[in-house]
Amino acid sequence: MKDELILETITVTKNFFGDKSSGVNNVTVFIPKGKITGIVGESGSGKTSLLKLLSGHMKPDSGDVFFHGQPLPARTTNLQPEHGKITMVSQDNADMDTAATVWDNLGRSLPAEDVNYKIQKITQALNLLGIDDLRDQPFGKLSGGEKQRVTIARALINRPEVLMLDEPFNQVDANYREGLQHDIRQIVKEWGVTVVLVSHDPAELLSMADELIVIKEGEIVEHGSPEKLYETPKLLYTARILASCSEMTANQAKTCGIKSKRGTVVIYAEHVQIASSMSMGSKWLVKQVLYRGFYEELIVERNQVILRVYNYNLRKHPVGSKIGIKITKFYEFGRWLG
Ligand SMILES: Nc1ncnc2c1ncn2[C@@H]1O[C@H](COP(=O)(O)OP(=O)(O)OP(=O)(O)O)[C@@H](O)[C@H]1O
Repeated sequence: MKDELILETITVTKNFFGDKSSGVNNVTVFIPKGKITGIVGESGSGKTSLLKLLSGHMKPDSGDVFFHGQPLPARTTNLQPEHGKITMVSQDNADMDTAATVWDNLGRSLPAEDVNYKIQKITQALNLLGIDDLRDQPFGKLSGGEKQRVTIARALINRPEVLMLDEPFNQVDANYREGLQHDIRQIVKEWGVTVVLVSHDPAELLSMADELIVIKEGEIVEHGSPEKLYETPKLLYTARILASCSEMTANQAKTCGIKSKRGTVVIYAEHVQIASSMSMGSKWLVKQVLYRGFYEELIVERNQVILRVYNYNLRKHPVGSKIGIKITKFYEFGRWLG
């Protein structure tokens, strides 16, 4: 069954300097209702611009944005009813009053007249994000993670249909981040709210998103499920963004025992196995050991070819030692595709 669409852009262009060097170009995207769509791309590729176009915060130079199949007016004119159905959370929390309490900040987007309704809505939002204990704290005194919870609670207080999240977990430490990600997934499931998520963190996008849109220099270059894009990326650009990988020319790949006729060979770190005996595989020099907690990421070298390898036998392969490796899978990309 086809997904019902809630938002779409049809050949939308927004250029900041009158040429294609910035902004977004000719972008057509479809946002399915009740799902999490992630937007991924390198810095400056146009992710935030696309989010602003989708939410009506920016007016396109050309092309159309549709919400439930109807043209979405830009917010540069008067606010329209549909604007309340699309809320956006940016990383800076700029529109929060730092001196006011969490309770008062949450109450701002609610009508003042109906006190009981207001109390009910604020209480509901506090419970939803698990921040009831913060209700009397001044917003400015909260930690980065707590601030993000309050900002998201406020964005959800009027039950929007679409929640746009621009790098929402940037300031949040790893433990807190997982809890917040889990809560957002729960809200999506229970409320059927649609989320559009911009993030730099591939792990976050892979675990949270139902669909991913890959943007490069203002153009959509690939889209699909996280599994599809991670496991069978069409573009070198996508593999680079989503995976911890090593990149080499076809000629260099011979050092890894790979025969390739294409321009570039890419090997994900998890597709390199450390051979149990030195007689197996080649002899690679361990140049760096990056400690990652329960595993290490080894940077190994042979004939000036660099490979990233995951090692779960901690401290077994120190810098300067040699290991044998076996490559279980690799990707080939033509030069013109990257
Ligand atoms: N208001 C603006 N005026 C001029 N140029 C802008 C404006 N907003 C964005 N740009 C430019 O448009 C391009 C895309 O910016 P955008 O913020 O959308 O990228 P991004 O992918 O979100 O980047 P990042 O990951 O670094 O946040 C960049 O070159 C940026 O400098």
